[in-house]
Amino acid sequence: MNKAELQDRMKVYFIMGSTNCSADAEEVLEKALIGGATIFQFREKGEGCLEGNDRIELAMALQQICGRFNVPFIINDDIHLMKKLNADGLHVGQEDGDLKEIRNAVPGKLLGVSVHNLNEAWLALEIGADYLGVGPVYPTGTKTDTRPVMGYSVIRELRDNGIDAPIVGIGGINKDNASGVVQAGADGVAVITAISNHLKPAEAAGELLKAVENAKQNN
Ligand SMILES: Nc1nc(C(F)(F)F)ncc1COP(=O)(O)OP(=O)(O)O
Ligand SMILES: [Mg+2]
Repeated sequence: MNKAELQDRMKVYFIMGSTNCSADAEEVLEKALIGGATIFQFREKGEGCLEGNDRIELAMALQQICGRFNVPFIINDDIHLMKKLNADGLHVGQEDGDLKEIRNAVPGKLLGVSVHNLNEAWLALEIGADYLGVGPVYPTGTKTDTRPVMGYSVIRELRDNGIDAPIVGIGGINKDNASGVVQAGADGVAVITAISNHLKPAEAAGELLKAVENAKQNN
């Protein structure tokens, strides 16, 4: 996938695990993809998350749904699970291991890295990250161990310093505040709750896509 295609895939980056939705995870994902989510990350993490075979089986079921929609299926943190499922890519943060080693361990796969400042961004791109997750842009209840809320400042700073890699903003984003993230320079928005906890996940995904595409047109 070339950079332009990947930037396009960043528009509505849905992230979910079984603990993020009250409804059936497979149904929620199917509806999110019907509604227009452009890429999916399996993030089975935190209190009460699935483990062992249950976790693998859910990952496989969600991977199969992504396959039907031809949407990239990304695994969060777990390089072994990514390899086991031959997923499309892996997303890691600053504390998930040595980035260069991880890059070398997943040749030809999409590698996303969470970054929180310009230095982390340069280092991630230097080792070969394909896209950057920047945040938390707004306060979020989903991830308890986040770095300080940063608003648009770091996204803006990366673009002002000539970083033109695919960037997705993350953290507390919804249809009402998504446009500001794109206007600050992100190629799209990553969300969990705004879709996973919505009564109509397809509608939620569609509204986010519309907000992102409108903001891109006005950029
Ligand atoms: N999971 C993520 N996905 C993205 C993406 F770019 F894909 F939107 N950006 C940032 C994160 C956060 O990644 P990390 O800092 O390792 O925390 P956790 O493993 O708890 O998610
Ligand atoms: Mg992580």
